[in-house]
Order: sequence, then C-alpha cells, then structure tokens
Amino acid sequence: MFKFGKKEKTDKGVRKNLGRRLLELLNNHTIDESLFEDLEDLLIESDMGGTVTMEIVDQLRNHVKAKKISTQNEIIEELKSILAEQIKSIELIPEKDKLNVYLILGVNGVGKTTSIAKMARYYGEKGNRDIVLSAGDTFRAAAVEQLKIHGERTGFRVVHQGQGADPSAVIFDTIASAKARKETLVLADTAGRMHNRTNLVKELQKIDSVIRKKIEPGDNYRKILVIDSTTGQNGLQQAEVFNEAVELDAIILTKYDSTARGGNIISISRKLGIPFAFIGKGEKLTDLELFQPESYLEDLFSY
Ligand SMILES: Nc1nc2c(ncn2[C@@H]2O[C@H](COP(=O)(O)OP(=O)(O)OP(=O)(O)O)[C@@H](O)[C@H]2O)c(=O)[nH]1
Repeated sequence: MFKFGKKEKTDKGVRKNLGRRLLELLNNHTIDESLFEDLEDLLIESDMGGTVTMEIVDQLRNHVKAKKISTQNEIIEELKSILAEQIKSIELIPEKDKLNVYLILGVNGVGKTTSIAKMARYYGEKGNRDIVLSAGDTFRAAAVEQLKIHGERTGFRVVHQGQGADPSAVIFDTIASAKARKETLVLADTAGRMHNRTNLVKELQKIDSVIRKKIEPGDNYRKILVIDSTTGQNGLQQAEVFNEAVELDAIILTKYDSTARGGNIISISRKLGIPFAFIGKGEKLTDLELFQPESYLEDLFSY
C-alpha cells in the first residue's frame, strides 16, 4: 500500500505524488470550500508556489460553479486543463547552415555540464555532426575535465583553457574556431557561481555581450537556463535572476527522476512565460527528453 512521504520508484525514478493525493482528497470531501482550501495546500506542496496556486484554485472554483461540475473526474480534468493552459514549451531545433550558439546557464550543481553532454548526444543522434562544446565553466577544474570526457564519449570537439580563465574568452574562441571549421552548433558551459547576485549578473551580461559581438546577424543564439527540479520554488527565483540578466529563451529541467513534486514548471511558466525545452530524468546521456506538456501532466497526475 502507498504511504505518503515514502519514495516510490517508477521506471524513470521517484513517482510524483500529486495524482494520488488529489484522488484521496476528492474521496474525503464533498465539493465545498474546504476541498478548495485543502487543494491549495496540496498544490503548494507540489511546488506550484503560493500566488500561482491561489490563482489556479480561484479559476477552478469559478469553473466548477459556472460549469456545474459535480464529479471527481470532472474536477481532475478541469484542473488539468487549467494547468495545461499555463505550460509553455519549445522545441530547440538548430537552424541549418547557420551558426547556432546555445549558452547553458544555471547555478552550480544543477546539471549544466551533464545536460550539455546529453544535448550533444541528442543532436548528434539527429544527424548533426558539427557540434563543438565550449568549456566556459572555468571556475572548477573538474568541470573542464568532465566536459572533455563527455566530448570524448559523444565524439565532439571541446574548446577549453585552464581553470580560472575568462569564460567569455573561452566562448569567444569557441565561436571563432566553429566559424572557421564551419561547425554549426556551439554548446557553451558556464559556471553560474558568484558570491553575490550583482557579480553574477555582471559576469552573465559580459558573456552575453561578447557572444553578441562575435555572432553575425541571422545566427541563432539561445540562452538556456538549467534548473534542478528538486530545488522547488528556488528554481523560480533562479529563473527570475537569470532572466533579468540576459533574457532567457528556454529552460531545461533536470533531476526530474529525483523529485516527488514537479509543480515548479507551472509557476515558472505562469510567472515568467519562459518555455521548457528538455527534461532530464537521470544521469545517463540518454536520460534527456523533449519537454512535452501532455506527458508532463499525465506523469504529474498519475497515481
Ligand atoms: N538523477 C539525476 N541526476 C542528474 C541529472 N542531471 C544531472 N545530474 C547529476 O547532477 C550532478 C551535477 O551535475 P553537473 O552536470 O556537474 O552540474 P553543473 O551544473 O555543471 O555543476 P557545476 O559545474 O558545479 O556548476 C551530477 O552528479 C550529475 O550526474 C538528472 O536529470 N537526474
């Protein structure tokens, strides 16, 4: 029998518990105000955040009244359709015969380097052999080494300098050599580790401006934030800071296999409107999936 709080493993990791708990809630309530109050608690515990949860539950309350909804199933379906409207997704497709620069951002430990390796493998499998990895995380010597290993595994070139080098210079060199070799996709790693927000923002803006100066009009430059799904609402704060600094184009959510929650996609989508591109579900290179709203909701509501 299922016990709340106990981590149940699915094929891809920890089972989300929203669906089960929602069903239990509906079994124990008639459709009255206390149901909506308990539902608010449940959505907040699933990482949807206070304000967003209140807006969603208000909407549900109104729809239930207006549409004269009276069954458990109808409530679940209505909630799903309200959530579906909030979710933003994007498929990042490198443009043919152009230089594509994907700058991978995020605070330390969220899974940037691993996601770059997974993306290299993903795009490589799709037939793109002109990929180069840029070791812009110069803060940690091991990050450069890690990227070099991933480069060997995926069969792609890695541009790197020593630890402590200027990340902008490494990425600048990568773009220059990619152009010279007619490579079409640069996946650039960054450190995201500054002792305060002002320094972090300055560093990010410097990298952004160096890239803008180096690319040609018409090149495809994307800024992609990596968020660790186990950090819940912190992910929203990180997205706010990085978005303010460099205006993000997309998000990769990692470690989705390690959380029973998974609702922060909703609050980030609703509050910031930044679309999700990929979802990481494990440590292996193959554990990266395109983010698909329908399968995300199906997984979130499973029981
Ligand atoms: N379970 C799981 N682990 C992951 C996933 N993505 C990354 N990891 C693990 O998270 C840890 C940190 O990943 P890194 O790729 O080194 O993170 P980073 O953001 O580059 O870290 P820094 O270089 O310190 O900034 C590693 O142990 C990865 O194997 C995922 O989707 N699921």
